Amino acid sequence: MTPTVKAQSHASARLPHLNTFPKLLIGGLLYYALAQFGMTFMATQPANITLIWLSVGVALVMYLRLGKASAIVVFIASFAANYPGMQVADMVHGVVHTSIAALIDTLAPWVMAGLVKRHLQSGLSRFQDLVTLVVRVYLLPIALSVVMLTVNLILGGYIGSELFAQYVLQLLFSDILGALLVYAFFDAFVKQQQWPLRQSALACASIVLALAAMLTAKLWLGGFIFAVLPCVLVMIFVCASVFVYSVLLAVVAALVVLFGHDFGPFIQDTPMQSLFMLQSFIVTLSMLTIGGRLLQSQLLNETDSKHYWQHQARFDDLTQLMQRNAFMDAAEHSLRCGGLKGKSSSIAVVDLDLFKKVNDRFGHQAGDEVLECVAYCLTKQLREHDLAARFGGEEFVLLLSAHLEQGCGIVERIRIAISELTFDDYPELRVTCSIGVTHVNQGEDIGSALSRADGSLYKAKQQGRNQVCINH
Ligand SMILES: Nc1nc2c(ncn2[C@@H]2O[C@H](COP(=O)(O)OP(=O)(O)OP(=O)(O)O)[C@@H](O)[C@H]2O)c(=O)[nH]1
Repeated sequence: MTPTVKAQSHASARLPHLNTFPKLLIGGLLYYALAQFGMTFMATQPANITLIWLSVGVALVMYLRLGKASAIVVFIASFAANYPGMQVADMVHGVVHTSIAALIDTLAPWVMAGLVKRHLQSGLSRFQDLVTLVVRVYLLPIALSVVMLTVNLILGGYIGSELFAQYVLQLLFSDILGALLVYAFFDAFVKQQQWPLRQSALACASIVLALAAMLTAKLWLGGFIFAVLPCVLVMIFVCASVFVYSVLLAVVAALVVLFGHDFGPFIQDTPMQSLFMLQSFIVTLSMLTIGGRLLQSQLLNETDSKHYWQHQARFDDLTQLMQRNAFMDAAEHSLRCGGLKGKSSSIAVVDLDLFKKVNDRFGHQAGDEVLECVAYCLTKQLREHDLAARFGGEEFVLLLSAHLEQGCGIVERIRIAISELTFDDYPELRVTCSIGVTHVNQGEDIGSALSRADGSLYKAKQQGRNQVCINH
């Protein structure tokens, strides 16, 4: 037997949108089904407590997704699930105490949903979120609700007052675990954008291995149960969260069901000790798995964002060409020990002519489009070992695996290609460029070759633009 729900009807509550009715119905049925499943397969002696109350997680998710209208459904589902176990000869007595239990079951997840919205707006994404979920969201509402539920059961004469502490402790574990497992799965499920189907085979293999470990533990050595840990933990590193939590749910449910059949190393001298052993193991397994998975996701996100910012710092956002620092590093490396080592090479500086006028006449967006097309023109001319970069504004630099004469031919082709560029949205727009080019001497610092190419560019501008100037 377990906590239940109650209907709350605010006079001011708005009617739910029609589309939510089927969802409310499905939520209510799921609540009831999981409650039945728990009471049938996961309830253990001596107190007939359901070891994992998954329904509390369903109610929490219903409040988060479907709002306050869930309250009436949760109440009815909880009442229906609990009444058979709480009915007594005096029907009014049974209805009153079941209703109180159902009311408590309705209110606790409602409060939890409010706290989730307040403290975990983006759900579970970091390891700290697990601590927040358990300590700031679950602990207080669940503790209060299980105390009230237990008092209700004692006052109703269903259990003796000597069982108070035991009931409170076990219901606390049961509700926290249920809410944790369902919410973690739900959070991962809604965040899963694409179903990594290849991983489902791995997830199935993990379930099979975990079940095999349990079976071996049951038939042979109880200690084999601990082999489920690596089965679940390995998934943390290779599978999406939604698979990890699905496997965790399956393993935990199987553990509890098997335990009901005197299974494993959890059976101790007294039923109380046995329950405590099992619950400790399940809590540890769940916390480790969910915490480990969150830590892994956090690390992956941080690595992704580190790569992103490194890329942003080294590559130009508009043209996707290297920026100055990245180019200087790459050029030095290529000349010293890479593809250009010992080969003739040239360096060219390409600068668009009177680009300010393009912006002034056609707008900044047109200017951006020109820069993108010019970058495309440049990269089209590149061969293996060549490098291209945008040094800022409308200035580009090329390192060519070519001696000066070849290099001049390449940049002349580039100059012509740029002058022939046309733009669909701006039919009158034309651009030209000036280019300074020079050779790179063996062992020469790339900076000094660049200065000479810059000098030639300056000359090209001075001589009237739209031309290539060479520094021999
Ligand atoms: N649209 C656009 N314009 C840019 C960008 N970066 C720099 N510019 C513009 O490029 C122009 C460069 O102007 P100037 O340095 O005076 O050179 P110019 O007009 O090309 O003249 P010359 O180089 O002497 O031929 C400025 O108007 C900048 O605002 C960019 O990313 N997008």
